[in-house]
Amino acid sequence: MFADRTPDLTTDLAALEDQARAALAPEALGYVVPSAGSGATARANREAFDRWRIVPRVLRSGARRDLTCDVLGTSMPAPLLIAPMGVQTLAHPDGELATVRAAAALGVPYVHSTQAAHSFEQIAEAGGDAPRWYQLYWPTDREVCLSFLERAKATGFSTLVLTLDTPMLGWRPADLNRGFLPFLRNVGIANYLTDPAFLAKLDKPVEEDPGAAALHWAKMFPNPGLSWADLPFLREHWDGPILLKGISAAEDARLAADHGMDGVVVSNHGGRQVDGAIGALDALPAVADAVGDRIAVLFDSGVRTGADTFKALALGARAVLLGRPVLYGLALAGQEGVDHVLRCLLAELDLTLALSGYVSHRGLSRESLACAQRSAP
Ligand SMILES: Cc1cc2nc3c(=O)[nH]c(=O)nc-3n(C[C@H](O)[C@H](O)[C@H](O)COP(=O)(O)O)c2cc1C
Ligand SMILES: CCCCC(=O)C(=O)O
Repeated sequence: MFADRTPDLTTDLAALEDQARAALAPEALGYVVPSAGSGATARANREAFDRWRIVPRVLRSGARRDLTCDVLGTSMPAPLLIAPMGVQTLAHPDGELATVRAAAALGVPYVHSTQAAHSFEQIAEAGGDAPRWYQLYWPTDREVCLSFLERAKATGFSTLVLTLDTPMLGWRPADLNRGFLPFLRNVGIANYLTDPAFLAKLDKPVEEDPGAAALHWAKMFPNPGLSWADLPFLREHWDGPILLKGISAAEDARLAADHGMDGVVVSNHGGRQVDGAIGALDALPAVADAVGDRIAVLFDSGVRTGADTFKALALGARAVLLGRPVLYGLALAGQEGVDHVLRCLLAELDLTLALSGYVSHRGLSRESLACAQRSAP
């Protein structure tokens, strides 16, 4: 499955998915690539990018460009982060370790998923001093939640991303048909299996009864009871910036700002949760209008190219999170593959800015784009 080879990776990141399909085992393929239900949301994500077109400008002295930026106190070489994605060992045995190493080498912030196949401590060791954020899936057990926050702080994660579009898993036919859920095999619950508060609740050591550990995780992962009233608890126990991820409605973004959050990530989880949801890029302008001057607005879902990144930034995102393409690079060539994906995206973004007449993403606005009409069916 993970042949020892250095494949010729395409520089067309949108086409990388096709290359990666061949490198992924069937179960991994069924988990990573597909979306919820009929796939309507994932299609809407891509259609929204196709509808917006860049309007290039000329003769604007663009010889020197600067993509660097600061988002909520984190410096980055470009407005780009790696989206939190769990269970990365499904793509490659090195999993998140390869991803964080590639990210660290370039200074691109890595966002560590609660559902990672490697623990906070392993990621901190592999990632060194490079910027790292932590994505929280808030478990129903508050002791375990607090323990996660403490470990994230102790291991150098600066910023918290609370994901809210996954109070339980969406209807994902590719997984349901295969009956495959990695977590029930204790894959993707490394943060739990190394957590003292979690381990203390098990009747037997994990080695003696791994199934019981997985079931215990399964009891505390779905947390549909969370509400806005719970946010002060998080604010009280996390000193750094907090962003809410999985926001599509402008009103939710306003509520996030009203509740003292530092930012939102406009995202529909890459179409993996609600089938038939609004395309993420279609949701972005209203959110940016509602709160863009109060809190940081970040974006993910459907970003595949430098031009896509340009469009999201022009529509009000302060930075963009890259999702599946990272896993495709990882599946094809481990750390080298992730490095390839990040470098391609950064280079293509720089080139798109240059060719469109911008020296920095800071000059982008809605004027940089035009909305193309849908062609008649
Ligand atoms: C395999 C996989 C695992 C994911 N795991 C998480 C996760 O643990 N936490 C989270 O907040 N989002 C998770 N996501 C969603 C991503 O953070 C991001 O929102 C999404 O991948 C963006 O869409 P894109 O892949 O189409 O670019 C996951 C996505 C994939 C593909
Ligand atoms: C239990 C959460 C699973 C990780 C995730 O967010 C995803 O598969 O989309």
